[in-house]
Amino acid sequence: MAGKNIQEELKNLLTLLKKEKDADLQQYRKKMAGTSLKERRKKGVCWYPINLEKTKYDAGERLIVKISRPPEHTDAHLFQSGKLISLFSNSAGLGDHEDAVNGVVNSVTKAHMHITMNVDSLPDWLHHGQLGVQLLFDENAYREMERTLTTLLNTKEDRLTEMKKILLGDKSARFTDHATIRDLGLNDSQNAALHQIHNAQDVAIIHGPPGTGKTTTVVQAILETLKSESQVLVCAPSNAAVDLLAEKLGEQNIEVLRIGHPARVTEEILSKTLDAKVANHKDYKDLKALRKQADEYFAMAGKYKRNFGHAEKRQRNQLRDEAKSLKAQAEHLSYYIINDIIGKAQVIACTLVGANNQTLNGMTFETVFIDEAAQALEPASWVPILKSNRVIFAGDHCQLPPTIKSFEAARAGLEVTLFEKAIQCNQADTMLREQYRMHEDIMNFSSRLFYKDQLIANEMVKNWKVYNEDQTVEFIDTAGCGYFEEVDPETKSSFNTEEADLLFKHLTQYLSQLDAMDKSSDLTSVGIISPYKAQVIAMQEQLASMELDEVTANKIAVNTIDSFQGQERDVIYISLVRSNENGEIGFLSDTRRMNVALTRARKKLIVIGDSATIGQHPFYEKFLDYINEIDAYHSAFEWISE
Ligand SMILES: Nc1ncnc2c1ncn2[C@@H]1O[C@H](COP(=O)(O)OP(=O)(O)OP(=O)(O)O)[C@@H](O)[C@H]1O
Repeated sequence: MAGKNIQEELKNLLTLLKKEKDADLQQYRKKMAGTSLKERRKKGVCWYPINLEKTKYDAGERLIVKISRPPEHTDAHLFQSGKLISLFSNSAGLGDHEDAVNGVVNSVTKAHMHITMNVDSLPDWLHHGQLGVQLLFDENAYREMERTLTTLLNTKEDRLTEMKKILLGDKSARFTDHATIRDLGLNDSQNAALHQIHNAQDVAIIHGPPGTGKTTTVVQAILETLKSESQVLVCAPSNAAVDLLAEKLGEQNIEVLRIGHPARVTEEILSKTLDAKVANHKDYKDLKALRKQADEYFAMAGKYKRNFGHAEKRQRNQLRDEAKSLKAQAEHLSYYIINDIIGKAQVIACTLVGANNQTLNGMTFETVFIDEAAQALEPASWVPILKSNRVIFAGDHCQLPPTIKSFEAARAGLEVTLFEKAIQCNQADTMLREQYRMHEDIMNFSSRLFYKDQLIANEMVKNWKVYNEDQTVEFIDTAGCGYFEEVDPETKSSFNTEEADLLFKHLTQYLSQLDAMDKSSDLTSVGIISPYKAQVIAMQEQLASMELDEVTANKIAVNTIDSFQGQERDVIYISLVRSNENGEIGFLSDTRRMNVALTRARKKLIVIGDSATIGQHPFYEKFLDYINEIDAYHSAFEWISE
């Protein structure tokens, strides 16, 4: 094990990270290319013109604006909650806007956007019209990751050097031998994970296949850790994952402090942010009064202008001194309030990169928990580890990997996560084995291909169905039907209209069958998934045109695989799309992504595809073997001939 060139590995990682940043910036510039606002609008990176509808202050006294775009502007856009934007005025008709203020998108719909501004009050020019918003390139995450890797490369600190060796495979992780930890609410493998975490001195890894209660286990492990440590750091790569954990910990009456921009957290978690906690602190009234008084004195001092004699000058200086002293008192009180809040928090929750937030400057933790660690870039994972003595990872490297923009960087190693490296280098992982989501026929293929056949279905779910005689898994083979894929010329994404038609024919029949049996209410949710965006859009349109009653329509969602990660539905349809004479399967060869798709269904899974095209790939060859084994094969001709 010894002798691995860790320094070279980290230097290479830093180079790959720079490549990734360049690729990201290039993609951003491509979208922004062309100075015309109309062109930018068409590319989805700008709304212009916009209307300033409302302004208000949130609980933490941050300025929020609501804007809208004209109803005829219906172009798809790339604005999302958490994105950094610039609100600008084009009154001078210039391409580059001198009058601009930045903010972060809170929430966005087709026509409206709420933005938390990075300024305290709105500049005057905002009221003169000709306003727009556009996306900005957010360099912050890259900056923090680069800084972290540089620190890691140059560190002389003993413990960090040791952690570097352990996590990258140059030294073995150590464990103590404390008595068995057992939580009566957990199953055997979950208890084994708790026990391992309890004994880990450097690293422990919870490997959580779909539906195996990873989140439940992480929450219990945090509760257990808090019995011996007064505070833990809890991180995840995305804001959504951090919020989910913060919510679950809150339900257990744990005092959680959520560090991060309020625009980036969900409504439910707002009360746990530092902004909100400061505003609710018992001493906040005093802080506000001090700040107000200081502002008033400063304003009064500024007013003494005419007949400016010696006495006035003295009075002005006195007011200024008084104002400065009040301001210093306010800062002191603010510092006290923030420290009080941090000190009382049992869990500090933030994104990986958010662990470098200045609020946490100089703080260290005994343990950091990193959830969804298999979706985190390695440089991001190191950010909170630099502040911690040991790390507990949770995730599943057999599901979605991190999103990487540079194909070259991904291939050269950026796609390998620290989670994966730590699993390979140490005997520190426990795989959760009992799953609580799927009928065992749905589970078994994934279990065989990804989890060494070790998953078991909990008694409650192993045989569940929408109705007793229902077939749990169906593969509908379109081979020989001539349902060829097409490519959207603009987006280059593939779609297959006839396959979508077949899918909806099956769904319509299934729904009427349930209706006829009076079982409609037993079906709570249906997910329709495709790896191809163009197919998703086409199917969303088809679903919208179906004129379903509201109750049924609300049960059905169509989306990409990525957006279904972490979710589950009673029934899942998967449209594989690819059908060509050369056996080209493109995106479908990403088997980890397919593992996510195949494990979203609770009670019924219907996969539609062309066996002649997909069957040439070993993964789908095995899938088709499995389909035959469980007698789940159907030909599309069964539906066509009707
Ligand atoms: N030991 C257990 N006993 C009974 N139910 C459990 C147990 N562990 C987890 N569950 C249930 O299993 C379901 C999935 O749990 P959880 O959300 O923790 O899973 P997960 O592995 O995080 O899911 P995902 O696949 O989305 O990552 C939940 O309904 C949870 O209550």
